[in-house]
Amino acid sequence: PEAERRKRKWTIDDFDIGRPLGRGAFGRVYLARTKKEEFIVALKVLFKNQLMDSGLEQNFRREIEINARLEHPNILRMYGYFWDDARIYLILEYAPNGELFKILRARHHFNERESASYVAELVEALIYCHSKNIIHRDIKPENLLLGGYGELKLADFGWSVHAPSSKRRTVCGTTDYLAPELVNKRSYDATIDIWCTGILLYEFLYGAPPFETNPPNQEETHRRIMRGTFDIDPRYISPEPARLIRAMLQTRGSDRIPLEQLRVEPWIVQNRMMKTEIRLPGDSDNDD
Ligand SMILES: Cc1nn(C)cc1-c1nc2c(-c3cnn(Cc4ccccc4)c3)c(Cl)cnc2[nH]1
Repeated sequence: PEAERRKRKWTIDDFDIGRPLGRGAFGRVYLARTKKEEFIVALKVLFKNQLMDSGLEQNFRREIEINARLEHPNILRMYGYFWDDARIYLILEYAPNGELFKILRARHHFNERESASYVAELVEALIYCHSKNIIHRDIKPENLLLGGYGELKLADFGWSVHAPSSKRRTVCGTTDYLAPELVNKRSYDATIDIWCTGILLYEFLYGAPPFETNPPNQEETHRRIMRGTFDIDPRYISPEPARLIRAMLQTRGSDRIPLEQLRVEPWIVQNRMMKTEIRLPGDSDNDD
């Protein structure tokens, strides 16, 4: 029960540790299982000294407080945390279907139904976050995992910056997702998450983000973001999603389509797949 879980003092001895699932700048994530309940989790291990040296300790503490309050089917749960002399451990929900961006890279781009489904699930997660006055502000494929039914799980790796890796074609991965208000260092509000959702929908359908430069050039990408001009290839992006992408990628935050409106847009409603737990006998594996 929740009360029991909250007051429980966890230690590393409560877990059997499995294979590494992934790693970030400050530590690794392991598959793990509680010895008592045999409950599968993802155990994120961060090194205190690295966290202190990075000066991100305050940021990290805030992330923990925020994540502990969030309970939503499209947000990766944090069940608890504990520490020892050298490390901090986060007990996170295990997402059995892994990192969404790896599937995106393998498939190059998603079809309209998959794209609309992931965007619909992300919008639900963001409406929930905004209802608790929480702005995610770091939405990008690397922060999206997939649950047991292929549903999207927004995971806030905000404090752990991935080492520049092959994951993104540009050197600093997040440049492509930067909203104008961040490029010119203005203050930002919840509409920043709408911008990133627009970038994500474009990347789902086309296979690359709209303001990307090849070879990667941060200044040029910033210029394109500030100009707000981008091409839409109709071979990949049909008129309906193109209209929604333009409505989300408005340079001024207040001009962007609200999430509550996006949620009921016909293209989203008609294309989204319901990833329910009930799978009827003889169901085909893919949802098409
Ligand atoms: C990878 C992978 N393959 N399959 C089949 C499942 C997974 C899976 N990974 C996770 C992961 C997971 C792993 N890495 N990362 C990225 C990371 C790691 C360390 C610091 C910062 C960021 C998250 C989690 Cl948290 C939670 N659940 C996960 N599930």
